[in-house]
Amino acid sequence: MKKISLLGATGSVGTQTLAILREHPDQFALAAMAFGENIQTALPFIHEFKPDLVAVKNKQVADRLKIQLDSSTRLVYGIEGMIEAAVHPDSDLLINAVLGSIGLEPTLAAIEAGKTIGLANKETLVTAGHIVMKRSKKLGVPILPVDSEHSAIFQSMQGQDRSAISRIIITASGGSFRDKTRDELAGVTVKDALNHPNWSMGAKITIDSATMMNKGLEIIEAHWLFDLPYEKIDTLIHRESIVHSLVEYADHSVIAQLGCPSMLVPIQYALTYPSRLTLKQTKTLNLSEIGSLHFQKMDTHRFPCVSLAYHAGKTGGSMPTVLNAANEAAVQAFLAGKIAFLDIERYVERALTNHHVIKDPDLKTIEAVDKETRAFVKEQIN
Ligand SMILES: NC(=O)C1=CN([C@@H]2O[C@H](COP(=O)(O)OP(=O)(O)OC[C@H]3O[C@@H](n4cnc5c(N)ncnc54)[C@H](OP(=O)(O)O)[C@@H]3O)[C@@H](O)[C@H]2O)C=CC1
Ligand SMILES: CC(=O)[C@@H](O)[C@H](O)COP(=O)(O)O
Ligand SMILES: [Mn+2]
Repeated sequence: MKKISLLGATGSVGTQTLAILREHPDQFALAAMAFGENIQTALPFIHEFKPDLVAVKNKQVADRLKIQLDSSTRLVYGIEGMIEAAVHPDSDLLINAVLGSIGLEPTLAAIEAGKTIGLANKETLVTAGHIVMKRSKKLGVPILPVDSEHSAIFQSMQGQDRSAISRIIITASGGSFRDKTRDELAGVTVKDALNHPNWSMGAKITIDSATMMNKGLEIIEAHWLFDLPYEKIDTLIHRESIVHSLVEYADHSVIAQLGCPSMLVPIQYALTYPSRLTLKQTKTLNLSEIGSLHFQKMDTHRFPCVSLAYHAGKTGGSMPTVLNAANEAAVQAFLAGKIAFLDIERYVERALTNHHVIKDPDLKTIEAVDKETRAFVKEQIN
């Protein structure tokens, strides 16, 4: 029986994690969960999985939830509460599926507490990959990818000679607007942007897919997770999202992981690694029914966010923190109807240009840069 701490329990990855726990009650139990403010979604989960500890965003949410819970559930709040959930003494594994760079501190706390981490929260690695990976390596704490492409790469590396990897190829669906020209992007709506062709995900990552910033974040995430230079990280547009990513070796052998698009598979692999369990909730891949798969070179003119991410990643230091924070702030503004779709990349670029890079930033510096960047973007928008 593995005991799990789950951050972001009410979100897309969080609820799918709970669906896996529900399918295998003999294998998993929920020790602690954290969410933001969606009490309506969380309450049935609390009753069903009976975690010892529940963490919420702030005191107001905690007060509202408290009157609906019995005294057997401990209730905490704020970032300290989320950290308490991440390091719960009973838990063997943390699934970090919270949204945004707020996931960084709980990740670091879990590493210090020696908890294996299944990481969906890619912003953590983008914003402070050097700190996270240094501590996890030093303490021997595994960080298992949950992001579908990184899970595919991880699965394609099992039993292989990692020193013989010549490159990894991260696939990209192209997102909601993949068939639109740049001119056609000028007037797109939030509703259109949220209509991803292959994946049903939270709002922020769906917008990231449409701008292709998701691939940019994933390039930086892969750099840290697999300790590969940016020159060995490629992207490829693959509209069906069946080939989840590929690894090419020195002998030109290419190993990939395939499957119908479902986050249940990478989530479960992180939960069971290195074993595998049955998964009734996913479809069998039937390639003869699909017939053909399509691949297309990444177009960085059409999708400039990929170039912005390579630039930030290769520059290093505090630059990826700026990329992430500016993107989080700009996407939030787009979702709130305050800026246009193409403004997202403009504000990110402006924030990168405005920033004087700080080498090897510590946690405090990263938190300060994150805050300043969000303020910069907000000020520019206003
Ligand atoms: N969705 C997907 O298929 C994939 C997602 N990812 C990554 O996984 C992470 C989660 O994505 P996704 O599930 O789509 O996101 P969602 O928006 O669906 O869920 C986000 C979760 O984080 C919680 N949350 C947000 N802010 C806070 C806060 N301040 N304090 C506590 N909890 C908070 C939300 O709580 P509430 O809603 O209750 O306020 C919710 O539970 C992201 O980093 C994303 O990039 C990676 C690969 C695929
Ligand atoms: C499911 C998952 O891992 C997402 O990150 C997904 O990859 C988004 O799709 P695209 O970014 O390829 O559109
Ligand atoms: Mn992904």
